[in-house]
Amino acid sequence: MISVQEALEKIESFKKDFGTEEVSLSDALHRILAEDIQADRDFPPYDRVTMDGIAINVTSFEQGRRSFALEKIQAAGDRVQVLDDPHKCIEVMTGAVLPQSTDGVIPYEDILIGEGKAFIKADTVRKFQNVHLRGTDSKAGSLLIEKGVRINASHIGVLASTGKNKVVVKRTPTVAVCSTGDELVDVEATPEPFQVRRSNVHMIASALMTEGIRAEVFHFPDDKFILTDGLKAIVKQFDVLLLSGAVSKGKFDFLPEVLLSLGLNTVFHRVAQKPGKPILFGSFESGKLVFGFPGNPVSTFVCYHLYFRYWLCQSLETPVVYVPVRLAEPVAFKPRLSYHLMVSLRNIAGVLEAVPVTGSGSGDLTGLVKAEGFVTLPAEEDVFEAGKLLWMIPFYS
Ligand SMILES: Nc1nc2c(c(=O)[nH]1)N[C@H]1C(S)=C(S)[C@@H](COP(=O)(O)OP(=O)(O)OC[C@H]3O[C@@H](n4cnc5c(N)ncnc54)[C@H](O)[C@@H]3O)O[C@H]1N2
Ligand code: MOO
Repeated sequence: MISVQEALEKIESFKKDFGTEEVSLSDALHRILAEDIQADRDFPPYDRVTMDGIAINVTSFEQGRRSFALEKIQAAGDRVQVLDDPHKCIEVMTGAVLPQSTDGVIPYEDILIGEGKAFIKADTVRKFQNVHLRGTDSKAGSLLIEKGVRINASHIGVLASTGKNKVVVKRTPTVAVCSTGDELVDVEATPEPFQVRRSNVHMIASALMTEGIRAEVFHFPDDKFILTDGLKAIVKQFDVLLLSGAVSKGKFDFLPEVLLSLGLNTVFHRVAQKPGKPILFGSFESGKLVFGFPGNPVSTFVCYHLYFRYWLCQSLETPVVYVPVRLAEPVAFKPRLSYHLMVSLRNIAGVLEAVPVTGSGSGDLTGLVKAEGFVTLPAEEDVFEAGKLLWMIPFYS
């Protein structure tokens, strides 16, 4: 049986570049940006008024004038207007262009308006106060977002403001998520007392959506022939198969045998870890990959994050997120296995502490929602002291 580290190294050797593609802005969230984004114009693109009020020629104020006749209004979205007389003022709205021949904005709170005039109550007015000067954030042509980042909502904002309704991103693999097992029924179904609803595939398909991957979901009964035919078709269609269940030693755990008959080269089957020991990983000659996650929900979820996500991040050349944490309380684990311990986080004076979430094992799906991620306790040690520094793999990200 190989170690977690050895399994990760083997998986890494199967990383693959899937190229790039252009997607619409609305589909770009969570994808890896594959082009540098430059400012198409200055940011802001004009001297932008930042307070509702009046714009004046500040020199008039400095020369002692406090009362300014209201000449006109400059609304946001209007073409730039010109102040014709420095003894007058223009009412301006936030987001408007600063009118020509004005160089300062006084908010309504600091003026009194009556009889067509604005009287300034403020003692001082600085040049260009309440004005966001053109190009102060970024100059046209400057680099705003470097390629390689995972696109988040703020990136979407910048992409939108630079007119990118199409974005070049790294292509992601096509993924099929399959469950197996006669005890599993649809989410909508009312299970018999000896059945459970399929949850793993929905959990994994949702996790994939945070990678910008829309997977297709399949289910197979514990029937060797149906499984063989079904998987044969799926392997042709998808780059990666994520399978949940049927990889351990049960009489109906047909997956290893069926995959072998379809020509899978099994890279490893079983890793010295808990949960997730029966995991299977292999490749077809075509380069298509199979991750066979053990069916217990916590095993499937941990193995997805630890192994599939690692492979995906390597393939997309994006870093895997690990969160440094300190173990909140001592933990003992004797078996010579790496132990993936579910944890929740608490912040103690700026230090993130990982509090063990003790459920009833890898079948405890309801306990999983209390965990924010997991830490891997190395196989070589039995006792882990409180305060030990560990790296948590988060379930968000
Ligand atoms: N003799 C041995 N028995 C078992 C071993 C072993 O080494 N020797 N390993 C145990 C471990 S560890 C695990 S984990 C499980 C994994 O078994 P399988 O991958 O074959 O998974 P199944 O038997 O099909 O299912 C296990 C469990 O999970 C439930 N399940 C499966 N798929 C789903 C799904 N899509 N949604 C919800 N729940 C699912 C299933 O009903 C079972 O209760 O084997 C141990 N046994
Ligand atoms: O993978 Mo298993 O979860 O150790 O029961």
